Amino acid sequence: MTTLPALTYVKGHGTQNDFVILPDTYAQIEFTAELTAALCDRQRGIGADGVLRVATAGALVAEGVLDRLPDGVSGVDWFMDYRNADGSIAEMCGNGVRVFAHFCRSAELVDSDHFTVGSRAGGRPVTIHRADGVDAEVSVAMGDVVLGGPSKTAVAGLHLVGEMVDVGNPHLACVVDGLTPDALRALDLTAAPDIDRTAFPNGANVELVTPLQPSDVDGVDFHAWMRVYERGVGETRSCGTGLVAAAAAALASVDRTEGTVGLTVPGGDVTVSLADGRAVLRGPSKLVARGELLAGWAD
Ligand SMILES: N[C@@H](CCC[C@H](N)C(=O)O)C(=O)O
Repeated sequence: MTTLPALTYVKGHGTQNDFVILPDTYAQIEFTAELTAALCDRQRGIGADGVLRVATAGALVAEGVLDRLPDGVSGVDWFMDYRNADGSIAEMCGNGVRVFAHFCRSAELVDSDHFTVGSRAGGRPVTIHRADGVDAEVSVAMGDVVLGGPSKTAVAGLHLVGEMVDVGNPHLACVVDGLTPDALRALDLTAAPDIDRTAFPNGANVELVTPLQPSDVDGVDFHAWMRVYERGVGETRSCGTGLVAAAAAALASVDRTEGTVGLTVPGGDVTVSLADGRAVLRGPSKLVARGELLAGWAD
């Protein structure tokens, strides 16, 4: 690994799905899988579920990190160059977009509460409902949510059939009949789920979801609880794209394609609204710390 210069970082999370945010406007950091894994390591690095490099989309194309601008992304947009804790690259990260947008707003990289965040899955328009230097509430237009039919998995000692859901990245959302929030909490999610590699040649994030219950919150139709085992990470306390997949699969299980679902994960609460095959994810973001990675720390 080439010796890195000192770098400023910010640590943040969205419902406790946590990220190291690395501002790198001109995409000058040589971002290897080893560097990401070291940064995310909770003993030898900062510790996180993933890394969000903050660069302009144009700079990432100029530096060869991206082959081209994804749909809906322009060269001047801020691009969330997302990496999983194991160093793999994923197309999208729903919690990451909220935290990324919050960072961009609080660092004054943008001067509006409405802007587009670039991702490998395409442009993701965001709305910042409120923000200060620490806390924010952000909605993300998550784009198309495509149901792909049933697929089997063995996870947490259960043999389940879930719904394949494409939210820009791949998910298997398993709505488990009769699963209570307490029983969900008690499951052992330490081992990676077995999934059908023909259906998911690039792997998948696997969600365990309780059946929908009616919600007593104004404007919210249903409520459900979810846990997730993320591709490239392991169990995390939340996954934004997974929450969208879970809401879509849970609505489909009651023969609905539209509606607003409140969801609770170990790290907090979000809301997902589905209409016309597209989703909006709304939830919190917290910026926790700003620091400096010392030159040579990763050698
Ligand atoms: N935690 C993220 C999803 C991150 C990517 C995922 N692990 C994958 O490999 O697809 C989210 O909030 O959506």
